[in-house]
Amino acid sequence: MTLRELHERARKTLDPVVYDYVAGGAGEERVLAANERAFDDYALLPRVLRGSAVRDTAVDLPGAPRTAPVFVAPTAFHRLVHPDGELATARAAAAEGAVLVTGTAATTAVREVVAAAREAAPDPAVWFQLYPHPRGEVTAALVRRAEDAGCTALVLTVDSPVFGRHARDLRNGFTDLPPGYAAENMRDLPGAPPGGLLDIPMSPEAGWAHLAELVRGTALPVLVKGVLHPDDARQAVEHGAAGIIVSNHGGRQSDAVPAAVDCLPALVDAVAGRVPVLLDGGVRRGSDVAVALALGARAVGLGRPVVWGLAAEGEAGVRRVLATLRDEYDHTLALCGGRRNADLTADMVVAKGGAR
Ligand SMILES: Cc1cc2nc3c(=O)[nH]c(=O)nc-3n(C[C@H](O)[C@H](O)[C@H](O)COP(=O)(O)O)c2cc1C
Ligand SMILES: O=C(O)C(=O)c1ccccc1
Repeated sequence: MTLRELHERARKTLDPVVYDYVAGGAGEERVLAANERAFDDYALLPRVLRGSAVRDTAVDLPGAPRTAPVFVAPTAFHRLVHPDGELATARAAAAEGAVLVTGTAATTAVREVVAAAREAAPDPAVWFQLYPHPRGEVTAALVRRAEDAGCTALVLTVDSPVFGRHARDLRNGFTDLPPGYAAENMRDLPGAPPGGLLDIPMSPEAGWAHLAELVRGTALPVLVKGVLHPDDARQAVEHGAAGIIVSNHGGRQSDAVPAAVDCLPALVDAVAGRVPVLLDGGVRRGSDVAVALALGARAVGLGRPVVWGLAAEGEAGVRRVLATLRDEYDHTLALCGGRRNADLTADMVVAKGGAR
């Protein structure tokens, strides 16, 4: 079954309001469309007769040695689409040897998520995503929670000083989790009553000092997610980031930014090899993975496709998504005469020249 078919099955399975929440983007959904279309406009120029019988596609990421080049990007509220929720996603990612980024908006506590991953593989890599919080002690408590659970890296999302405006959700009246679901990591934090929940924070006052403080307050590597401007990538590295995730939040924040992959080369240049550069947004097939890696990404994240797999088939569906992408990428690498990811180079990516 292809990713497209899983998406179709998920669409038929899900409550239309939940489907819209996952599928939708900000504003007129121009960026949502552009992320995928940008990949359509790149072609790969293969190299031939380089001997590509034995291939190795593993990569080293912060807190994740020898992992798959495709990771699970943080997406909110997995229990809304499948009763097993994040536990299923965690088992699937671990079994497929892929990093799972769980986070602040998960409907399962991070301790349980990591425990589920450990049932499926001896040494899984689970990263914890958080937003800068206006109150430092809340961030500190979340970080301790992620560390105690066994997460191996933190991801600070910086593209959300305010919530995105999702037209579909506004139309559908979907503004919060329905009764019976909660962002479990927001429970019992400083400032909340016992057992009570804090709102997921957005912090328009956050600055680079927040990143520096986060880096100082943990032994875990900290990646910065949602960077598009090359100067911000430099700043992030200077403030201690262990990696950069090039992302426009899957077109769910600003509807006026470029497609993620179109930003990638300038950020790879700016970072100049000091830390790994990752990308998410619009990756739907193995050749998209190959294009991103050829343009200098160390790994790529999947947002919506993982949710579609989860909705359609639970743990097995997420495994299918990750295995399909890995298999397609491996096949593409072979067709490009590559044995290793590094055999894909920027000169092999050409613009098709289609007008967008
Ligand atoms: C339903 C949904 C929820 C998301 N929740 C978060 C989140 O809580 N934190 C975050 O940093 N990114 C979040 N994202 C953005 C993803 O991490 C990722 O950047 C994006 O989905 C990648 O694009 P793709 O869906 O085209 O693969 C979310 C995306 C979706 C679709
Ligand atoms: O929906 C999103 O894209 C997202 O990032 C988010 C943020 C806070 C709570 C739930 C989801």
